Amino acid sequence: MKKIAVFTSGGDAPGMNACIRAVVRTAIFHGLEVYGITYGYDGMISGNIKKMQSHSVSNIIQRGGTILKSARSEEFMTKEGRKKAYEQLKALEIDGIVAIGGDGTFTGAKIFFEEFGIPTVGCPGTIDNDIFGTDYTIGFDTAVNTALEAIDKIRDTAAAHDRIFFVEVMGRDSGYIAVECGIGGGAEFVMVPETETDLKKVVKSLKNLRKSKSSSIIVVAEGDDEGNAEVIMDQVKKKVNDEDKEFKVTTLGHIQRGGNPTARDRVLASRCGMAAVEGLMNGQSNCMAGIVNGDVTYTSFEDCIGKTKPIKSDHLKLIEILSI
Ligand SMILES: Nc1ncnc2c1ncn2[C@@H]1O[C@H](COP(=O)(O)OP(=O)(O)O)[C@@H](O)[C@H]1O
Ligand SMILES: O=P(O)(O)OC[C@H]1O[C@](O)(COP(=O)(O)O)[C@@H](O)[C@@H]1O
Repeated sequence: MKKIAVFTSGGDAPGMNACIRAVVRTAIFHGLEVYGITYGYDGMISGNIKKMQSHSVSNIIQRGGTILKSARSEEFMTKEGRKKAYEQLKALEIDGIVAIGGDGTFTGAKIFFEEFGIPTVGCPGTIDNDIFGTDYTIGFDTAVNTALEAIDKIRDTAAAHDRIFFVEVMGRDSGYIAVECGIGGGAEFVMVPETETDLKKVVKSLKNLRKSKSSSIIVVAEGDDEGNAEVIMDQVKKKVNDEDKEFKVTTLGHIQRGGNPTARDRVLASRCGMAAVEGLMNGQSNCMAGIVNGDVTYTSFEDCIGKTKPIKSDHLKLIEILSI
């Protein structure tokens, strides 16, 4: 292996820069040339590819976003698009790829590897933490802490006015953020896409809680089966039917995807980035470098994409027990 390329794709997650830095510096440390592809698969197709040096990644470990930009590429979904991408990489004699992104990015990487055979290792970059083959994904810890800080602030005003707040956090298909900031923020309820939401139970509990608590926080993952926080709040409000109680919704949105990565995310990103490059050098391919039980592991893209990482039932139980 002589020349590798690295890119970020899909969304963006705090810590992606730390991961790029680790990839670039590990590659240079081992005597490889390293290229950065800007705008993900779109940049691969258009040849937006530049050689990187150690100083190209100076002063980025602490920054959110991604210096290589991120994109969703329609063209890469087509065989012709991927052929163009291959021609660009072939012209530069790239013989290894590090793909930083989520399951969509890995699906594209798997197909591309199977079609053109350039060894590829992924790093899990998504705030959603919904990737099999790693205990945590890059960006998750930062997103949870951002949401938690907001929940703490909401709690202050909720308590002062005796209000019931529905706080919507990100997670189109995943409730990890909701569960962790629900536990950390002392939420009364957490609603996630992975489990069926029982609104009758929520209404009943809210009515009971009125005796002991004057305010409540309900964390809703945006992809909950009963709808978003606004929809759920409307239904619950009608059924609780208490004129004296004020119901409010706060949607945290994209602030959860920005900001300086936490220490945990920087360390995770650095470890995955180094593991991806060293994995490629040792013959790993068509797989993702992750951390399971504290150790680096390589999990096939097929498993990363195909297998689910269920939310632990004891986490949900914890929320229920601690909210009485
Ligand atoms: N089935 C597929 N075939 C080829 N490319 C794909 C496929 N699925 C996803 N991709 C590529 O990966 C990109 C990122 O996927 P996306 O789901 O948006 O983000 P994430 O990696 O965060 O899950 C897509 O825009 C597309 O270019
Ligand atoms: O508005 P966008 O960019 O489509 O992103 C929204 C989505 O981003 C996510 O947070 C996932 O983002 P990442 O995979 O980039 O971390 C989803 O939970 C959410 O539905």
